[in-house]
Amino acid sequence: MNFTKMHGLGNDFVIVSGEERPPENTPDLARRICDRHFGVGADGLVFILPSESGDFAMRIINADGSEAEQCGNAVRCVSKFFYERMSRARRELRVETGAGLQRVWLEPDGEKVRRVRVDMGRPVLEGKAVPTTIDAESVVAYPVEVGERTFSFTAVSMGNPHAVIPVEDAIAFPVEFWGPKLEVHPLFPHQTNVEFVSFRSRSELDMRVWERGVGRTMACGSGACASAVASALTGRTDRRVTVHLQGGDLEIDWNEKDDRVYMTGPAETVFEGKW
Ligand SMILES: N[C@H](CCC[C@H](N)C(=O)O)C(=O)O
Repeated sequence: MNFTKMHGLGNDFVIVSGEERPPENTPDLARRICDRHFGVGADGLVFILPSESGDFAMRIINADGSEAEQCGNAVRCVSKFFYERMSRARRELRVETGAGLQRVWLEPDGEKVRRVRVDMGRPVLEGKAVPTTIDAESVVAYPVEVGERTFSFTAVSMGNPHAVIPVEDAIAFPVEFWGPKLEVHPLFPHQTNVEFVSFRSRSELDMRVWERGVGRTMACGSGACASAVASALTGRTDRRVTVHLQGGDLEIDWNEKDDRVYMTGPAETVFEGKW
């Protein structure tokens, strides 16, 4: 199986195209190929597949073999791949994902695409729809107890679930200690991605992430979108922010007019391989 290794701000993926559908043993294949010692090493395995409704479809399998509904950094990578390899025709694409059909705008720099803008859709805030076990129109600054600590979280779905937690200093926060406990907290029936945020100003925030089914990653696109929405909802930032991630920056705009979240950031190709 031929693959292309790509990343968005260090959130890295093994990209496979040309298959009609993922192989039967996809969860096991994802675990083996994503293993950073015995396999290629990646946060996820991503398939580019035929689509009836869009230019192509994307499916993302986490490193633990679970499938995610959405993956912002991967959408930028596969759109770059598709434009450069399969159709230089149009700079606007439509990608079918588990979160619906997403519009993508490529920003070529000569032959190569360096930056990509993605319409990540409308955030879902209704408690049971994220999902959480909380029956409320929205879950904003809600207490969650983990061991002897109580955190305040805001629940946002971008197609996949996120719990966004403000802390004193996200950069120094012990993500590996608290992240796994929150990921599987009973409040989240489908588990959750966990984002820890701190604020530089009303237009800049730092975010560090513990991803569902993966663990600590260098960046999370859907998580950056969820963090921007939660930070605006709690009055800490405006709706247009720069999110500083461990792997670099994403520009997020939770648009006032259409309520959709637009994410702009880089996508890079690292190497080609054969599995
Ligand atoms: N890294 C991805 C998110 C993957 C989410 C996955 N861990 C899940 O189970 O939702 C992103 O850039 O949006």
